[in-house]
Amino acid sequence: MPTRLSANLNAVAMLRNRRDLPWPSVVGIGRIALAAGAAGLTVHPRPDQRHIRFSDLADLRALIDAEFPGAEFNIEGYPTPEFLDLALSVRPEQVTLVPDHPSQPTSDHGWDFAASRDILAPVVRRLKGEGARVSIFADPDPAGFECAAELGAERLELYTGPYGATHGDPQAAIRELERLGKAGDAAHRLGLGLNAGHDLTVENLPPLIARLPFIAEVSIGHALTAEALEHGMAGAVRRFIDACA
Ligand SMILES: CC(=O)[C@@H](O)[C@H](O)COP(=O)(O)O
Ligand SMILES: NCC(=O)COP(=O)(O)O
Repeated sequence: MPTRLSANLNAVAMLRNRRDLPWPSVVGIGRIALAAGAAGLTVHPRPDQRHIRFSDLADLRALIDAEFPGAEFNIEGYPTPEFLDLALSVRPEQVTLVPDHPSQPTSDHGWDFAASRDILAPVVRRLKGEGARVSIFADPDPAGFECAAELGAERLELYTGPYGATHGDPQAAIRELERLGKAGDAAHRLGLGLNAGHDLTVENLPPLIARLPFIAEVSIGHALTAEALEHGMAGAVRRFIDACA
């Protein structure tokens, strides 16, 4: 099964929110991405709605249901009661749990599984009980993976930010890639499905897929949007699908 691309629309929403205008349309760009071959859409509705607005979720669900019934909706966020209610209100195929504080400028670490077990256990039960696949954002450190498996998560999303940060430093990239490789192998041995994301690009994605060909899904937003400014969103999606091959 080839690695699927989920188009993250956060950056499109950030551009939309610069003015009190409805363009660029998050739904319109999501439609282009799905029509170009993205397997799904990802959003990270943060509490301050700095980019994705809570109202975007129902609009994107309606798009998928009406025009792309086989596509998946992946919603990321910290599992507050408000986030869980919002996410589950649109019947997502997947929810990715991310340990972000509201003040964080972006996601920059995975869960401390042992310390967060009491937070995560009831959340995983509720999400799975309502039909969502659960993916948990994880640093590439196998120490907590057995705990993640015991929690019942179907997948881990490997945080690839440090790998993305090695651009221009090939030796560092090799080191980070091997760290990701060992972590991915460990998750695979535990029977955990594997997603990956954060600062992936058309350049750094092929070596990651070659090292971890069983990655089920990569969710990509920042570099996808940057590529879209140059190649259009359809062209950017195709470039990333080629990079996943
Ligand atoms: C969890 C993760 O690494 C990203 O998916 C996240 O969505 C990035 O959030 P921002 O787009 O707000 O930086
Ligand atoms: N989970 C990663 C994601 O959805 C997008 O991250 P990025 O490509 O915007 O860094």
